[in-house]
Amino acid sequence: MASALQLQGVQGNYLCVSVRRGLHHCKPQIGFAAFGAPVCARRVWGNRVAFNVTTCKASTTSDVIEKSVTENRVVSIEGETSFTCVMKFGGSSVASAERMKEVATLILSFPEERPIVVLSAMGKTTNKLLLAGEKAVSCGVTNVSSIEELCFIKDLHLRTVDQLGVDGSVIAKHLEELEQLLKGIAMMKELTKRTQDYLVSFGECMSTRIFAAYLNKIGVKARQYDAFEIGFITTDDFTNADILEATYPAVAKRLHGDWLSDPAIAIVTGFLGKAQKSCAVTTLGRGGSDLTATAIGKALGLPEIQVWKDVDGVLTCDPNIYPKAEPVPYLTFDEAAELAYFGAQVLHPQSMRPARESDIPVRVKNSYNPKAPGTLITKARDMSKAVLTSIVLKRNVTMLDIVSTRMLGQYGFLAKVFSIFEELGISVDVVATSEVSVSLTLDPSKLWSRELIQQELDHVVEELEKIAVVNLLQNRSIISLIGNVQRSSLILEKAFRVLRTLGITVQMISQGASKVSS
Ligand SMILES: Nc1ncnc2c1ncn2[C@@H]1O[C@H](COP(=O)(O)OP(=O)(O)O)[C@@H](O)[C@H]1O
Ligand SMILES: N[C@@H](CC(=O)OP(=O)(O)O)C(=O)O
Repeated sequence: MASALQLQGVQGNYLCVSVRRGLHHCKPQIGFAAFGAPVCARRVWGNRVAFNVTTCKASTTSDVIEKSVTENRVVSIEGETSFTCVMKFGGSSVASAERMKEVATLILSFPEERPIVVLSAMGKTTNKLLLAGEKAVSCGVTNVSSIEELCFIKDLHLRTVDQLGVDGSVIAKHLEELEQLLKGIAMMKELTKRTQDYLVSFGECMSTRIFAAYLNKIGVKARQYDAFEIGFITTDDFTNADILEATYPAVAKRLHGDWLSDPAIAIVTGFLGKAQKSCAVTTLGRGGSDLTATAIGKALGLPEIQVWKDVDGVLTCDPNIYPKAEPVPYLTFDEAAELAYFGAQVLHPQSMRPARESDIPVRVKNSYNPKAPGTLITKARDMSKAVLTSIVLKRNVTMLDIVSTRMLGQYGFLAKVFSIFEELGISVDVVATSEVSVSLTLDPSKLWSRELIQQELDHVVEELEKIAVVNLLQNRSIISLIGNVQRSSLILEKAFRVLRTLGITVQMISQGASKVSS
């Protein structure tokens, strides 16, 4: 089958092309002679290659494009794009004026990059906004102005604006509206999920405005964007919305179009979207700015997605549990997704999806220690030396033992069990089955944000008891071992020896179909 080159765009002196064979992307095996070699390839990632067009014999990039077209190898020309990567900075990276200055310096220390910057809310602003909302429900309208968390948020943002020397008007309207909103909540004595999403959106809307204003102040042209205004279309699942496919072309068109007409570093709010049906502001679940970053990477087909945190990359385990945890230099998308899904706070559970779909490497770096190599997440890695990569602990897990005496030789039992969960809209985490029973765990936070309340649990048990004997076990923990499945016996042998020494009884064990975790 003939292979085809897809021009990704000209980035400065670099020409980016992707290679396809039929419908499938493949590794570039480009004879650079076609472009008037010698050409020094600069980066090869996935199915794409970028090379320095200044070293081509072709005198201009348009010559290169024309030559490619006449040789009938370019399937489509996507046009020029000048963004070279996404850089996401989490709340811990932009917690104060000082931190924002350091992040600006960090961005500028990569002069060859023209980044799209995704920011989270400053420090713990999201938590404080949620608390302020809860307090507003019962504190009475007249007491809203003195809610401790509101005062903290105002103080932090006004102080930051002041210390960075930017105009306070960039956030004045938002602070005023935030207080109005809390008064509205106090009046209604109700905080719906929809209002909650609107409430927390103030965090990202303010951090990005302050940071963009600061970059402009120091002479770096920057443009602020609210994700819900530039095409981040989501489901209407407030507090835990999913990004819809329509997002990718819309976001690419807007960011790319703006760059072409007036180049500026883009500063985008993480975590936020716009509900497809209601058009209200949504959030992507706690930690959702990681997902914003990978979605932008996919939308623009960028060579790299950088996620800057306050740790030296993805670590072997949670450093809050074991302070000697060490950075993991390489991970696959599957490993990172498992790790995040099973509770490692470091990455949003869904954030690997867009990166994996478009095969864009994700680099997890430390904004407090930029020299540390961090973690590189790619489609595949050398597993020959890998044994156990990472351990994740998830607490407060609810477990159900469902026993049917009629299961032996029966068909349809598991289907019935799972249809009950489907009807109730409850996600199941880990499953283990035997001839006569099925054990499963339920995510306490239904993918990160939604609380599985007691009433819902009682309802599940009630429904299941119609077909089986059910035993509900609460406050359990899941230990996930992310490792090389070829060595699973060795990993499990060691793990069980430790568990026995500590007198811990294992109630359930399961090896995921993705074959990277047990
Ligand atoms: N396996 C792990 N690797 C790295 N960090 C972890 C891990 N498990 C838990 N963490 C915690 O995740 C934090 C980083 O995630 P997060 O707070 O979401 O960062 P940010 O706000 O910068 O996006 C770290 O400070 C660390 O305490
Ligand atoms: N501010 C949001 C979104 C986010 O991604 O934050 P962080 O990057 O700090 O985890 C939250 O706290 O959930």
